[in-house]
Amino acid sequence: MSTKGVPTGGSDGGGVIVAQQLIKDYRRSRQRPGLLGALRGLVSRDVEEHRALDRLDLRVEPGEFVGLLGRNGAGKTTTIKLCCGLLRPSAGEVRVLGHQPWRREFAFLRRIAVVLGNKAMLWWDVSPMDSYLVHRAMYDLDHDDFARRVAGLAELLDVTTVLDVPVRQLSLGQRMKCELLAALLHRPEVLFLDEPTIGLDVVSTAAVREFLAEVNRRDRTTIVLTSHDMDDVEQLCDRVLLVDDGRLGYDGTVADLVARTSPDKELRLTFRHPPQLPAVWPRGTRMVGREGTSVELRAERDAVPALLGAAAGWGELVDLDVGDADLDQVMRDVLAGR
Ligand SMILES: Nc1ncnc2c1ncn2[C@@H]1O[C@H](COP(=O)(O)OP(=O)(O)OP(=O)(O)O)[C@@H](O)[C@H]1O
Repeated sequence: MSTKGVPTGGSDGGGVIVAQQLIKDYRRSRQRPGLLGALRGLVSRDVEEHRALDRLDLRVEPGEFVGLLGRNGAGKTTTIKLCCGLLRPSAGEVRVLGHQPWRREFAFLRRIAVVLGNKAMLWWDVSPMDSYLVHRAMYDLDHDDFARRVAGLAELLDVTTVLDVPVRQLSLGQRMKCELLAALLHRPEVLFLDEPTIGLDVVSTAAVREFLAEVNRRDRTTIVLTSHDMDDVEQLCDRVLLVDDGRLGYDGTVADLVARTSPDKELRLTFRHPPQLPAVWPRGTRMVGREGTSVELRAERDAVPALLGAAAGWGELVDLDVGDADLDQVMRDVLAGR
């Protein structure tokens, strides 16, 4: 069943993206260390297979905003590249809007868009508008509709005044906004984003987030994003998929993920002298690190007041830092089933 304005998922039972037992192996060359190794490498290289995705299953429904999370090297970018056809699976199956992405059929490509942090769509030496005109020709967009679309998106993204400035003269934030505009010109049904807010200042980050939420809400565009920024994920995503060593480690709502992890606080206590730590930790507390006269603890939210009371007896406290667990810690906890 399809709701008005909501893209249909093709022949995969309504799923826009359906991956089953997806495997991606890369061939990686290894070079021995030193000059001799470098010289040998000119003639022959040791090649090894590296499994980046290991029987990954995932499913995304029409109009969802999904966050793909995971540690560095977990396989997030590989997943995105497989979904938009930049890579071909080694085994298993992925279908997007009913297409096999790696075939790169035009009928498929005009229904999706991808913004990869390290791969620009805009040409460096010309203005964004010049690149958009090439997109217009490539996708055979109606002239009036194109002009309205550029104007509307530029206003939403607050880049109207820079559309005629060479890309190389734009700030990082302006460039990312102009990249997003380019990606959305042909009204893709699915948008893949790899770290869309990386390196942006708080103002640009907020603007990009607001824009993406609006595109998802207004056009019902299905969006899959990777991010290391928990705020991106919390503010935008209905659901998160955690990739761990090429497998799906967690699939659930952000609220559920937060509920499972937010009870914990991270504390860093620094003493003037090496502290006399207790043999038995106060209830709900555990040590996660120790360095010099500092000790790092994780404690359940309710246990923090009693912990701070107890810490006064371990030595002379000179500094205290209390915060929420960072995303890596959250992921480790979820994957460890804590
Ligand atoms: N072109 C390639 N050739 C060989 N190995 C690769 C290639 N691209 C990625 N890999 C390896 O595959 C694994 C997954 O990489 P991928 O880029 O998908 O991870 P990621 O989750 O996106 O990481 P990050 O958060 O650092 O961007 C890593 O171990 C990486 O070294």
